[in-house]
Formats: sequence, C-alpha cells, structure tokens
Amino acid sequence: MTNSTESIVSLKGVDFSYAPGERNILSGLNMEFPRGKVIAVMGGSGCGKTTVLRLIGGQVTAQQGEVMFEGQNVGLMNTQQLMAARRRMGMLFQFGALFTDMSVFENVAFPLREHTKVSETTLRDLVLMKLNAVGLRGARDLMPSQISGGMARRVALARAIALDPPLIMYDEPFAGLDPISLGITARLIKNMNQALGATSILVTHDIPETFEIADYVYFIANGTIAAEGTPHDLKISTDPFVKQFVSADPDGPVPFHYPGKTLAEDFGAQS
Ligand SMILES: Nc1ncnc2c1ncn2[C@@H]1O[C@H](COP(=O)(O)OP(=O)(O)OP(=O)(O)O)[C@@H](O)[C@H]1O
Repeated sequence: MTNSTESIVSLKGVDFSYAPGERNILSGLNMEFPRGKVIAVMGGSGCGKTTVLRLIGGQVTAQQGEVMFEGQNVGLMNTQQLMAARRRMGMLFQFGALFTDMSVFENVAFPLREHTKVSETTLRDLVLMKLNAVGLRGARDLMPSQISGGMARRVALARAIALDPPLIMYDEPFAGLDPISLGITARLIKNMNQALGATSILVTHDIPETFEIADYVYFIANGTIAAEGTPHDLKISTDPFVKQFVSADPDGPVPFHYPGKTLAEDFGAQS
C-alpha cells in the first residue's frame, strides 16, 4: 500500500531482533496503515505479528528503519512523548483481561479516570455511551465474573476506545470466541472504526471474519511481507503462499513439518 502521507502509521525498512546478535524477527519491513481503514496483519505463528504492534506502541524499538505514528518517529520519542502517543492508541491485547474486582462500568471508566479530569457526570455519560456502542449499557453494574467471554471482549473494546483513540490495535480479538460472538466482535470492530473515524490494525488468524471486515491485508513470513492486498485480491490470488493461507491448506510453501530427520531416517528399516 502506498501514500504514506495519508497513513497514521508507517514502517519503513524496519529490522528488529529481540537481542543483539540474534536472528532478525523482522527484516526490511515496509508497511502502511492508511487513516480510516481496517488493516489486518496475518501470518504463521511466531512470524512477528505481535512484534509489529509492540514496535508501533513503542514497547520495543527497531534496530534499523523507522516506525512513524502521526508523523513522529516512535523510536525517537522521549518518555513523555511516548505516553502522549500511547493515549492516542487504543490497545486490545490477546484475551484483553478486565480488572476482575471492578464492575463493567468501572472497567470502562478506568482510562478516563487515569488520563482525564472530567467531572463524574461527564464520565458517566462517556462510559454509558461507550457501553451503548458495544451493546452493554444494561450490563454496567455486573462484575466480570458475571458476564460471558464474548461480553467481556466487548467490555474490553469499550475500554480500549474510552479515550476516542485515532488508532486501535487488536491482538487476536477473536481468540477463544464462539462463532456467534466472533461474528458480533468482527462487525463491532468494523462499526467502531467507522463511528470513531479511527484506523484499526488487526492481528489475527481468522481468515473468514478478517476478510469480511478488512480493507487491506498484509501477510508476514520470514520477517517480511510475503503478500498483501485487499481481501478480494488475496481470495483470487494464484500465489501458492497466499492460496495455502487462505484455504488453510497444510501442504504448500509453508511447511507443516518442523525441519528434522526424514521419515525414512526415523522409521526406516534397520539392518
Ligand atoms: N520478549 C521476547 N524475547 C525474545 N523473543 C521473543 C519475545 N517475544 C517474542 N519473541 C519471539 O519473536 C518471534 C515473533 O513473536 P511474535 O509474538 O511477534 O509472533 P506472532 O506472529 O504474534 O505469533 P503468534 O501468532 O503465535 O502470537 C517468535 O519467534 C517469538 O518466540
């Protein structure tokens, strides 16, 4: 995807490894996240999808290249700038845990109490508006132990958008959800993005739901972009890598077997 001036986030020539001298998790990675879009980051387990979110959030820093957020280099921000930038990023991490000792209402109120000085009346209105957006205004007084996993995910979403962030990052938002909750969550992510005029980055393995709501998809393999395009482009792609991913096929360029001895060596006839 091009047009970096329209992007809220862009990665340019990013090299990253978790420890000096270790293999690069990401090498020469270029990605654009245009404003207003839902962009999915997909790829095999351990390919570095979550690491991309950590680079954007400034939890880790690239050894080479630039990670830009709203025109500023995240890797060069001081602590104060980073804190300010993070307030503009809603993050919903894997199994986005709620505070178990707080009601649904207080969970959503938490970031507002932490980062703003709004009056209790305004706070109440803001929280109820966010809960209304995820269909859970009526559940405000329940405790996390009293709601289902799908509802908890929606509360976590309401909390992630409490400060109206222009960027929302989701790490495996569908993990562990039943098919109905999964469909509801997917539609909610799309609708939220539109209602807030935000940009959403989605790290996920769920092809059907993601292709339903994403405007653009990146596939990462071997530390770089192996394929990219709109869901439509990718569905009709003849690239063996894309076809293997889209059809969840165990046979293809991404091997099912971890490299090791051949079958014959392990089970072969012994003399
Ligand atoms: N804190 C860390 N220190 C060292 N290595 C790490 C660390 N976090 C992740 N890794 C390694 O970096 C690689 C990329 O991890 P990452 O979590 O970004 O992958 P992923 O694509 O999100 O995986 P999954 O889909 O399984 O969640 C993996 O090989 C992982 O083992």
